[in-house]
Amino acid sequence: MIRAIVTDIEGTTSDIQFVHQVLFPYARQHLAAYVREYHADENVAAALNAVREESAAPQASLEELITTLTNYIDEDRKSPGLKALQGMIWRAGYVEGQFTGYLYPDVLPAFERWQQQGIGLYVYSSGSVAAQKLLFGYSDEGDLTSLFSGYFDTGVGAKREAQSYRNIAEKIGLAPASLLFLSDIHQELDAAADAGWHTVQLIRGEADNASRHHQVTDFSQIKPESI
Ligand SMILES: CSCCC(=O)C(=O)COP(=O)(O)O
Ligand SMILES: [Mg+2]
Repeated sequence: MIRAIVTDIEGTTSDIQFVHQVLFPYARQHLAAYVREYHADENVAAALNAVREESAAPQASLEELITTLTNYIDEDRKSPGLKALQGMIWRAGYVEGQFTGYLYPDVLPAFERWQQQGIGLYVYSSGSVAAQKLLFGYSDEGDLTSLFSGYFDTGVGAKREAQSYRNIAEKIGLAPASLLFLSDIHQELDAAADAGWHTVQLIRGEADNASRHHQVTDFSQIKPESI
């Protein structure tokens, strides 16, 4: 019996185009000014030091870090330091109403149905927990953060590693066999399945014929009671 559902964001609850054509360009545009202005802030400094470590450049200057971070955005690198900074930069965009968090129209009705069934809802994304809360807090459909019992980012591990899903199961306090992970990326689902989770793959666009996971095209087709 499924007792909790953990969902990916990009390509699962939200269109990849929203992330790549709205969020990433906004962060890219504001990155340099943000880093120059706030580099002494404790959280910004920690993120910059994480990038220094990740890029094996412990003495990197602010300008060198800005170049590295811009390259990371362009290559869609799931860098924890970059993801932390993106979350901080996006806050202004959401608060000022420059954009709202896009959700596919089938997502909210399914979340509400599953919550009524007593199923716990969680998020696991490469985007930072702060960025996840912004997307759902300033969504097209209003503030949805109360739907979720918890959020996970790469602080628990990378999304393609089975150990990350064992860590999440332990934090949620449920057996892997009672957990369902939703994602568009079959390598993430492989890792979850290797950790003993149930999996469903969202196919929002192109087919994925290399996948071994049950596939659906939207959330209305997911019936946790039948798993
Ligand atoms: C929290 S919204 C931004 C998502 C993001 O930054 C990203 O890299 C997408 O990662 P996901 O794990 O949701 O595919
Ligand atoms: Mg995804």
